Amino acid sequence: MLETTELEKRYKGKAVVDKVNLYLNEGESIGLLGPNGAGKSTTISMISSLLKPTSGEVHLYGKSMIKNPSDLRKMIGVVPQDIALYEDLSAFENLQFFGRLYQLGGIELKEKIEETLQIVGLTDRKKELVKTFSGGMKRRINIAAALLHNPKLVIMDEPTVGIDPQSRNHILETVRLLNQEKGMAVLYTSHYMEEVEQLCDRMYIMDHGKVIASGTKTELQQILSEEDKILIQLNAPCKELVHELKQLESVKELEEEENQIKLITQRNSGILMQSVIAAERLNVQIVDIRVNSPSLEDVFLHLTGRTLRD
Ligand SMILES: Nc1ncnc2c1ncn2[C@@H]1O[C@H](COP(=O)(O)OP(=O)(O)OP(=O)(O)O)[C@@H](O)[C@H]1O
Repeated sequence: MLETTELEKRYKGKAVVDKVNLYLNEGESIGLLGPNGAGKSTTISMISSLLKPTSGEVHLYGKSMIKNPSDLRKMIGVVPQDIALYEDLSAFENLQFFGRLYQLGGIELKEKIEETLQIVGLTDRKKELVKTFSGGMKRRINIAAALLHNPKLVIMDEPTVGIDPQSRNHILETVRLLNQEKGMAVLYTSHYMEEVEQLCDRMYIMDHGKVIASGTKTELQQILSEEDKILIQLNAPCKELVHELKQLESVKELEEEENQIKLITQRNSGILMQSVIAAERLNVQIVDIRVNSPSLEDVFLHLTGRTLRD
């Protein structure tokens, strides 16, 4: 239903979104994952026709979003990062205001407001002024506002940033409900790997304006399928052991933190045995040793050399 082709935004000649190609099928949920400044908000602003691309195209149901913005925008519900609500109006009144922007009115609007309040779990607070709400509750009202006109696709820009855990859970549950039970397509941006992993069928990993990898969780993990992630817990820090392990050809990455050594090694490299022998010789005790499959966080680290929260 949605496709971007070589989508690009440049500021002063510098590409902040660099030839991004992505697609979203009907009823699917995709995640745009990347650290701050990766270009996620700029990408979705162009997709939702709030920002004009420098070049490239966005198609929704085969029609150019750039050439037909007002027609196509009606099919999209956008939940921006910034909360834009009237503090001195109640939750219900705020939704009435947003509904009217979509030319909704009368009983139809009233029913839609009740339905969306129910979805975001704020029915019992509808008469209260928004200024009395927590940041998370305000964001939930923003989500309700984006749903009033029955969009086919909802786009959310980091909806869980800086909010209380209860609202966060509520938002994640709302996204799951909209996508899995109501069949709405979802484009979700986040720098929390676990959220995208939980909610999205596929993901696009962005860094410095470019999509550097995409696919399902399993497909992305296969990037590291030739590797093991090993965690060695010692009874005391041991610089010599760290030094020895770093020298081994099969060790691709090594991080140490107090008594712990984390390694990324070639699969079945024999490192476990080598570590045990070296530890014994250096008179340090291994109290625990674990081999894990790489996580998506590891995939990101591998691709960019940084963690998502760097
Ligand atoms: N109007 C602008 N003029 C110049 N540079 C901009 C403008 N808007 C965004 N940028 C730059 O574009 C880059 C991408 O920003 P964007 O907000 O899209 O990133 P993001 O991945 O959404 O990050 P965040 O999570 O911080 O919102 C950043 O380096 C930002 O400083």
